[in-house]
Amino acid sequence: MAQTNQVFIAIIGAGGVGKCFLSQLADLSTRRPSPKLSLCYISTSKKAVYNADYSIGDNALQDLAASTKAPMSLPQVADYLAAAPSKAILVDNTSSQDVADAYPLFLSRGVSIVTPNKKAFSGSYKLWQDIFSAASTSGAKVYHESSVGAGLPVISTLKDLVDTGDEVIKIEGVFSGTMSFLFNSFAPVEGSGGQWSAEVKKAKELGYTEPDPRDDLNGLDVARKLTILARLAGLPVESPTSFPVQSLIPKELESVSSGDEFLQRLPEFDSQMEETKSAAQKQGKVVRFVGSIDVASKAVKVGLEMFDKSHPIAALKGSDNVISFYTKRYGSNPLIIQGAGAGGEVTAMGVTSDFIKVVSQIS
Ligand SMILES: NC(=O)C1=CN([C@@H]2O[C@H](COP(=O)(O)OP(=O)(O)OC[C@H]3O[C@@H](n4cnc5c(N)ncnc54)[C@H](OP(=O)(O)O)[C@@H]3O)[C@@H](O)[C@H]2O)C=CC1
Ligand SMILES: N[C@@H](CC=O)C(=O)O
Ligand code: NA
Repeated sequence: MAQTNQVFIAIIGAGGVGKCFLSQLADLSTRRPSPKLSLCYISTSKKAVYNADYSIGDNALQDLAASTKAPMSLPQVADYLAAAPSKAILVDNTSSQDVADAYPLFLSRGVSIVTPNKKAFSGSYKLWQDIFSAASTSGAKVYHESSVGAGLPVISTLKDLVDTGDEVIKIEGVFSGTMSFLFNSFAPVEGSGGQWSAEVKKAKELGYTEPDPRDDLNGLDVARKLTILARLAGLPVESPTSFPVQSLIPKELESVSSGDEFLQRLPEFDSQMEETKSAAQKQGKVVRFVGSIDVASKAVKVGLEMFDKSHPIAALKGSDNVISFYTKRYGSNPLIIQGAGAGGEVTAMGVTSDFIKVVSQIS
C-alpha cells in the first residue's frame, strides 16, 4: 500500500551513469526519508526486475544481474507507472532513441521524466514539441540537465537567462568530455602527447564516451548538445545534422559495422590525426574540438579549431568542458561554466539533482 508521501521510480539503463545514479539514490533515501522513494522497476535492454505490488528488494543491481525476466515493452512500462499507487518518475539512463521517442507517452500518462539521454531533445523538432506539450497538458515534469555538460549547470543556467528576459547572443566552447580528454592528452600545451587511438580507448575505459565512441568522434554528440542549447535559446533547429559538423572518423572506417571493430582498426589511421596536430604545432598552436551557436545569424557549427597555447580552451584539463554564454546583460564578459563534462559520478549528479527537483514538485 502506498504511503501518502511516496514516489515510485523506474530506471531504464544500468550502465556507467545508471549504476552511479542508483548509488546516489540510495544515499539520498538515507539522508531524506520523506517522501519515501520506492524503486519499482529497473531494466537494461535484456533484463528487468519488477513486481505486481510495485516493490523490489534493496539489491536492485544484484537482482537485475540474476533476473530471468525480460524488460516490459515501453507502453507496458507506461501503463505500469501510470497505475502506480502514487506519483511516478521514469529515469532514462540509456542512449536509446526508442526510449526517447516514448517520452510523450509517459508524460501524457502523468509520469515525470529525468534523463541524461540527449536523443529526445535533439531528435526531430516535432518530438521536442510533443514532449513539452505533453508535459504541459498533464503537469508531469521533464528535466535533462545532464544532456549537456554532464552535471554542470548548463541547461538550468540557460533557462534562467531566458526566463529572466536576458537576450542570448552567442554560446560557444568545448561541449564534449571525450573530445576534451582526447585533445588535452593527444595534443597537450606542454610535451608531445599520446597516441590518438590509444587515447580513444582510454576515454572509453574511463566511461567518458557514448556507448559507441563513434557517436563522439563523428561530432554528433556535440551537435546534439548544440541543438538542445539552440532550441532553449529560441532557435528552432530542425536536427543535429542541419548544420555543419566535422567528423573525425577516418573515411576508410565509415562503413565499419561495429564499435569494437572500429576501435580495433583505428590505430591504422593514427597518422591522419598526427598530421592535424603537426599543422597546428607549425603555427605554435594546438587543435581543439569546439562548437558555437550565433543566435542572431542562426549559425551553428561544430569542428576543429586551432588555439594559441595561452588560450583558456587550450589549457583545459582532463574531461573538462567550458561553455561561455554571451548575453545582452553580461556584455563582452561572458558567463562561463567550466568543469568535468563526462564520467559516471558527475553525470549522475546532474540526474540526481534533477530528480530531487521533480520529487519536490510532485510530492
Ligand atoms: N557517460 C557520460 O559521461 C555521460 C553520459 N551521458 C548520457 O547518459 C546515458 C547513459 O550513458 P552511459 O551510462 O555512459 O552508457 P552505458 O553504455 O554505460 O549504459 C547504457 C545502459 O542503457 C541500457 N540500454 C541501452 N538501450 C536500452 C534500451 N533500449 N532499453 C533498456 N536499456 C537500454 C544498457 O543496457 P545493455 O547493456 O543491456 O545494452 C546499459 O545498461 C547516455 O544517454 C549518455 O549520452 C550524458 C552525459 C555524460
Ligand atoms: N560522450 C559524452 C558524454 C556526455 O555527454 C561526452 O564525452 O561529452
Ligand atoms: Na549539465
